[in-house]
Amino acid sequence: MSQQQLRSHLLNARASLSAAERDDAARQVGEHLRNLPELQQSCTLGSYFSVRAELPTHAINQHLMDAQHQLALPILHPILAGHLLFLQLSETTQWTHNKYGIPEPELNAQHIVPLQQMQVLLVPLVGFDRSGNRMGMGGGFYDRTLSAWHKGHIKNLLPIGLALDCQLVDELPKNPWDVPLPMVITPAKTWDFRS
Ligand SMILES: Nc1nc2c(c(=O)[nH]1)N(C=O)[C@@H](CNc1ccc(C(=O)N[C@@H](CCC(=O)O)C(=O)O)cc1)CN2
Ligand SMILES: Nc1ncnc2c1ncn2[C@@H]1O[C@H](COP(=O)(O)OP(=O)(O)OP(=O)(O)O)[C@@H](O)[C@H]1O
Repeated sequence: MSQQQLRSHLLNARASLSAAERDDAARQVGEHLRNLPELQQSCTLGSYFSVRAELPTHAINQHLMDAQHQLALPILHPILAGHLLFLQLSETTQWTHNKYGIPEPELNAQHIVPLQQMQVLLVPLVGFDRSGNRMGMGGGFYDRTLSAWHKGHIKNLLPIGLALDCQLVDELPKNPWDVPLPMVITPAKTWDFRS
């Protein structure tokens, strides 16, 4: 199966769940997340605004903010194509849509949160395998975002993929630019690939 075929196979698997099943999955993922040692004190997290058949992040994000964590969401970089910026959320956040139809905070330079200031980055994915390899939407956004972390330049950051259990495959094809995730949380379990 080509990478593109595998991606559409996984997208179909994800889309076959009902909205209720997805919400239930998000509740379980949220619970695993809240039990993480890294989240026992207030910290700064990068998250994302889920769309379409992704594991819903709305309730998870709300819970994290209610627990006094600082939350930043990605926007497509206005100058550096293929890169993301993360913007801190507040009560006064103004919203817009990016070219993929994904809601994002309006650009405000004062709200930019560099990865160096985050303890946790929640990462969307289309598929992951038993070694933590990740397949995304195909834009390379998170591979670019995580490349400095991968090189060891951002020591205090823990990237965590969020997924449905049907997004697990035995083995993903690996590209040279792919950044494997140290952790993925699904309803069934917290996959820790660090040890
Ligand atoms: N919720 C969420 N936000 C995210 C991501 C994500 O995977 N999920 N991204 C993760 O990287 C980035 C956006 N990446 C994306 C890449 C491709 C498509 C997409 O729908 N592509 C269409 C082609 C659309 C077009 O070219 O205009 C497709 O593949 O059919 C969507 C998002 C940043 N924000
Ligand atoms: N660090 C990087 N520097 C330059 N180009 C990159 C980098 N990472 C990925 N790319 C480019 O991005 C493209 C898409 O990569 P890939 O299909 O692995 O994306 P993905 O991980 O599935 O998507 P996303 O991270 O956006 O969810 C590739 O053509 C690759 O050349």
